[in-house]
Amino acid sequence: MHVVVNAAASADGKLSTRRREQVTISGPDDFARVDRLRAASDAVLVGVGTVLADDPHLTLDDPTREGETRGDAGNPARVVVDSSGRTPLDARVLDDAATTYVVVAGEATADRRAALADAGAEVFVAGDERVALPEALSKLGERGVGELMVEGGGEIIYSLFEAELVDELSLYVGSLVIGGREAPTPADGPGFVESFPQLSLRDVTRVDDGVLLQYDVVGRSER
Ligand SMILES: NC(=O)C1=CN([C@@H]2O[C@H](COP(=O)(O)OP(=O)(O)OC[C@H]3O[C@@H](n4cnc5c(N)ncnc54)[C@H](O)[C@@H]3O)[C@@H](O)[C@H]2O)C=CC1
Ligand SMILES: Nc1nc(O)c(N)c(N[C@@H]2O[C@H](COP(=O)(O)O)[C@@H](O)[C@H]2O)n1
Repeated sequence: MHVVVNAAASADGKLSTRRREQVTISGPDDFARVDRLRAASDAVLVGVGTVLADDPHLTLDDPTREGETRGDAGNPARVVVDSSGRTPLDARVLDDAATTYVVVAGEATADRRAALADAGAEVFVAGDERVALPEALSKLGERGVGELMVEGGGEIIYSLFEAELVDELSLYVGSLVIGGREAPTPADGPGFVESFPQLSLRDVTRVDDGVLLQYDVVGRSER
């Protein structure tokens, strides 16, 4: 599986506000690029924190792009990493616009799993107390996901780097300051202290009034 992380940060490195409310950081050209990246992906993955904060839909904005790169019809699948099954039953990702996988851990109750399935999700388990990401991605691979796009947030991106599962990072840096020591950043979690994932800068492009930084993760391409 090939894993691309995409995020938009302010010039001071924040994904959203300290209230965890969504901020429009990208401009129209960057949103169009994100849409093309979604169209080229078999699935788009977020953590449940992003679902709770943003209630995203994760479908293609431009329906003419549906499957244009994947060679099939429709939107990419949607994936929510959600250990205890906290995804609201009326979340937009659970509508019928695309297949939605909710990956839970063993701690999710049978009632909650059944409720999510009734609401439209395909629920599967990876891990015991918290979703085990290597197992989750392996199970997505069994379901035909070869190209995976990750759209945040900071906790899930950190965990994917920690598990050495990221191949590429696309970071759009917008021209605004959000601030706030509690505001999410592109890699939150406990943080690295001794050994740091190393990136190789492949491209720098001016997009809208910001900069798109495209990195390869060092060491991943040889695996
Ligand atoms: N500017 C941007 O590009 C984006 C911004 N955001 C912002 O990010 C914030 C949400 O980010 P986060 O709170 O960090 O939530 P998140 O979306 O990273 O989800 C984290 C949650 O996933 C669950 N989880 C299960 N297994 C996990 C594992 N192995 N590792 C990590 N998490 C696991 C946990 O409940 C955890 O709290 C919101 O404020 C949203 O607006 C989100 C996506 C993109
Ligand atoms: N690329 C990008 N730029 C921004 O400025 C953003 N705020 C985000 N946020 C992400 O987009 C998701 C919304 O998806 P839908 O439009 O509802 O399909 C949101 O949840 C973040 O993942 N991204």
